[in-house]
Amino acid sequence: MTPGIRPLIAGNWKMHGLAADGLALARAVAAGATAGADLVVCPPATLVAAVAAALAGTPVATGGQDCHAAAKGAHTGDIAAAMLADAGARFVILGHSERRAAYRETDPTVRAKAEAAIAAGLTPIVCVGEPEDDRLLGRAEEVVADQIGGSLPPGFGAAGGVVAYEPVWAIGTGRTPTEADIAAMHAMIRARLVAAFPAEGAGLRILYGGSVKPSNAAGIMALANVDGALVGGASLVAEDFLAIAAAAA
Ligand SMILES: O=C[C@H](O)COP(=O)(O)O
Repeated sequence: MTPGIRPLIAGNWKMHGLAADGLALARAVAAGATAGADLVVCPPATLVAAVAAALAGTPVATGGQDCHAAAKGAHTGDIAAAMLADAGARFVILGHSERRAAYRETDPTVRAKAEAAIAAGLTPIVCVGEPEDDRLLGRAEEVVADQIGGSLPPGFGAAGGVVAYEPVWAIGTGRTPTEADIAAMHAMIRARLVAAFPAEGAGLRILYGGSVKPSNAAGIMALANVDGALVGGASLVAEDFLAIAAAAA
């Protein structure tokens, strides 16, 4: 943890959830929310409005999983940041490695999306992380530093933007970096944030993501510059998500 920073635990439901189970999950998270951490759930786009409505008046926020860089236009199938905000979202995940891989999202694309999110009043959660090859070749920090440099717009600091470090090879695999490797990467990210955003960088939240579960959360959350988690699979089970939040609180 970083002294003075309130942790954020974000659940990325990915492409999981129909209305009945999604709303039940959101309500279960809200019912067990701990006071010591901020919580956000990011359902599929079809459920953002309903989940946001169900969570109104609770401490749990709602987020989207992506937005378009344009405010509006002929972009079939896409969603503008203002539409997410209009549906009740307060956060949006951007540049997730699954989107970088499947839709060839580049750092400039992610940066433009983050600008759009900030303009719409959303807090961007910008994902970075190295593929396994780069980790094995000793290039992990270089790759992530480049992503940080290319993906964060000038207004990111003032908007209270969030960075999520997710090593690609740790997502959904049950594997995680060593705690020393996580701490080293987060220290590098912190230094880059402070350099890029001198007024706010020391206070921005840096999340770890990739196979976070109740059994490893406490150790990861205790590391310096780890200010919460971006949780995939374990966010689909309310008691697991809440146990991770409790570990961070
Ligand atoms: O956005 C969340 C990450 O991709 C982590 O997913 P996971 O917790 O299932 O490994």
